Amino acid sequence: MAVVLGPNRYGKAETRVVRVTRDGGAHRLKDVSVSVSLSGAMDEVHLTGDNAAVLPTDSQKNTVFAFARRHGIDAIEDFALLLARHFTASQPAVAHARVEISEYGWRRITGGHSFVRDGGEVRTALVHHDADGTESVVSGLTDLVVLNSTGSEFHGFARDEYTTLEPTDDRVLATAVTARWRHRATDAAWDDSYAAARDALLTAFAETHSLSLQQTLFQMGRSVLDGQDGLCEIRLSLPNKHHFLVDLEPFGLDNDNEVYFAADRPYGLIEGTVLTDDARDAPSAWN
Ligand SMILES: O=c1[nH]c(=O)c2[nH]c(=O)[nH]c2[nH]1
Repeated sequence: MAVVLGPNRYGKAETRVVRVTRDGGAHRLKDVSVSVSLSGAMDEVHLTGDNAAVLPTDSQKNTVFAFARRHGIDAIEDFALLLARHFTASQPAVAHARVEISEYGWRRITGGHSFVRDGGEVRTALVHHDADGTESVVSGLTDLVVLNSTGSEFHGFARDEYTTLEPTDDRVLATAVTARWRHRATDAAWDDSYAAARDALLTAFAETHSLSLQQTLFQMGRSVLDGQDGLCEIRLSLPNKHHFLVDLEPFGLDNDNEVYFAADRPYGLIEGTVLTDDARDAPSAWN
């Protein structure tokens, strides 16, 4: 009985591309995950290790970024067709290309360059009640994903022998907000309070010209507390969802803050508490 090679395919999965189109002050955002899978005359690579027919998955990823710059991304069906046709046309060994794209929707917050991701957040509540009548209420949300396509800088930071990060005066700033806020009383208008806090978080994120995510964190926390006398403390956890500008120079393309690689990990994690100066300590409320 002989052992033979069965069906096979290969490609770069989940290339995360964010394409910003800058029509003056009003930016447009396209956020996609592209998975390419090629198949065809690939027997030799499996059987003998001859890679002559293998277009590296790294090249496939580069093609996705370069096409995003060169052609833009409109309907994902069109972008997928463009890529699939390209790989079969340019690679003699490739008989079939499978391209699958997922698109993440974004909604404008305010101004021209601030967005909140569709279908996002989860509202949370945490209550403690002691038999003696002592109560606390902490409200919050998780996974409120927001992005500013400009209006964010990061420079002037400490450097050591391991520092390679380049300072920037224009970057994408994106985070998935986890926030919890403590109420002074246990009889608030909860839905109105939640809506106001969510709105304050979004507006502060959009309207803060950011010098760091830490600075944005404080502005967001302050804005929630300023808007509601009934709140005395807010705790924020903000992952810095890094968007790296893709170097397209090897392909003869410039990249004037238009095509980004959206990395999922590692990420900076910026956490902090903002409170009113009369807030009494209540560590048990957060347990
Ligand atoms: O807003 C930022 N804060 C940081 O502390 C940091 N560190 C880093 O590498 N990038 C950033 N960005």
